[in-house]
Formats: sequence, structure tokens, C-alpha cells
Amino acid sequence: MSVLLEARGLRLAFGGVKAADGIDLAVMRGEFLAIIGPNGAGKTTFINMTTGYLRPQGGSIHYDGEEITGLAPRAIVKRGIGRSFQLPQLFTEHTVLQNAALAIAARRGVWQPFAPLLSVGVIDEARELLSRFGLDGIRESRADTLNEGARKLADIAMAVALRPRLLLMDEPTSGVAASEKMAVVETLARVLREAEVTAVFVEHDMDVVERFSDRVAVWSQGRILALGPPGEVLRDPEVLREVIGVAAPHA
Ligand SMILES: Nc1ncnc2c1ncn2[C@@H]1O[C@H](COP(=O)(O)OP(=O)(O)OP(=O)(O)O)[C@@H](O)[C@H]1O
Repeated sequence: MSVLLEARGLRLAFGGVKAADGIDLAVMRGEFLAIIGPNGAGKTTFINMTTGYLRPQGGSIHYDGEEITGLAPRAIVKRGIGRSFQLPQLFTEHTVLQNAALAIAARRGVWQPFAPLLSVGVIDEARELLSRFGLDGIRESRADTLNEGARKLADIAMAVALRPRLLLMDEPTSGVAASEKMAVVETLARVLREAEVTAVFVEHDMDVVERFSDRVAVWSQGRILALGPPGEVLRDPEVLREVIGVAAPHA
């Protein structure tokens, strides 16, 4: 597997708070990498720097062999890096199908507000996209009527509509009912694997991390405390104590 994204020595402080204090991380093509860590550890800051929402004060980011440090979000999206936010960014008064169509139209460079909704090609693609996410049944529902699991999937479908090769997701399961969580992540993982999208996701649910990540990066105070397969990292006594907040089992 080759490296798709590489961060080297990333630094960013807000006043006295070191949100990134020398982040070195290589994301391999095709992997699902989970980021875990306590509140305020700098997980979202890493996503923001990688997607152009924040400019690092030091270090560099390379994507597919080219430097992207400090590029604007739009230039980064164009290169194939997508993101989803902790709170879904849907147009709430539009239907799920219209939301998907707007994202597809944006990728195709159509910006007139209603043109995308009239184009048969865009609508067909939007239907096909939603079907991949198992959302056919709620295509005509307004985005503000969806439950959280469907809202998260619809939101990620919009990010996938832009055809990223790397997708960074900030807490894709936050707010999703415990009973729905695994089904949501299963759908998500299937769609991303089929589309050969590499994924980096911030996650607080350790069952999700264990089941869906190839590797886990543990963030703590702007640094990476541990990195490796979930089977090792989630049993590391320091990670258990510092990050997950439970005592290590006695040997
Ligand atoms: N734009 C900003 N201005 C000032 N401080 C910020 C800004 N963004 C983040 N911070 C601070 O940087 C630190 C890291 O924040 P960040 O949101 O990256 O953490 P996080 O690990 O994603 O936390 P959470 O799990 O709560 O989302 C925090 O102390 C936060 O208050």
C-alpha cells in the first residue's frame, strides 16, 4: 500500500493552546483510519488543516505526492479530498434527492439554483447515489424530517457525490441512536470500499473503531500518542488510561 496523505510536523496554536504540536501521520491508500482522543485533543483541527479550513503555522501536508499545505478548501476538494462535518450540512428545506442533485451539479460546475433539479442526468445520478446508501425510501423526504442516522448518511452521500479519493469524516456516528449506529457505519463502509475511497474518521465509539478501522491514531494534547491496528492500540494500557478513561485490566 502506498501513502496517499502525509502530514509532517504540523503545528498550530490558538493563543497558548497547542491544538497541533508536531503531527506526523501517513494515511495509506485504501485504508480506514480512525482518530480517537479526548475533547480538545486537536482531532478536528487536524481535519481542518488537511481540508484547508485552517492554515498550519508549521509543517507540511502532501496529498498524492503534491504539497497542499495552506491551499483553499475549494482547491483541496478539486484534488479529491472530501469532508463531512460533525453537524450535517444539508439544505434542510430541500428533499434528500434535491440535496444529492445539488452536490452532483456542483461537481459538474452547474451553479444556477434550480438548473440541477431539471437536469435528467443529474437526477439519475442522484438516484443512483442514494440507492448505494440505501436511502431510496426517503428520497422525497425533506432533510429536516430525517432521523439522525439517515441525516448523517445523506450528508456523507453529498460528500461522496464530489467523488473524493480521500474522505475525512468528523464523528460520522455522533447523535445516531445506539441501535442504528452499526447499520449506519456498515452502509458507509460498504459504499466507501466499493468506490475505493480512503477514509479518515474521528470516532468516540470504540466498538465502531474496533470493527471498522484498519488502524487507529490516538490524539492527546495536539500529539499522536499511539498509532496501529485497533486490536493493539485499544488494549494499550496508556491509551486505556489517558484516552478511553478506563483502568487497564490486570494481566
Ligand atoms: N478556531 C479556534 N479558535 C480558538 N481555539 C480553537 C479553535 N479551534 C480549536 N480550538 C482549540 O484547540 C483545541 C483543539 O480543538 P479541536 O476542536 O481540534 O479538538 P477535538 O479533539 O476535535 O475535540 P472534540 O472531540 O471536542 O471535537 C481546543 O482547546 C479548542 O478549544
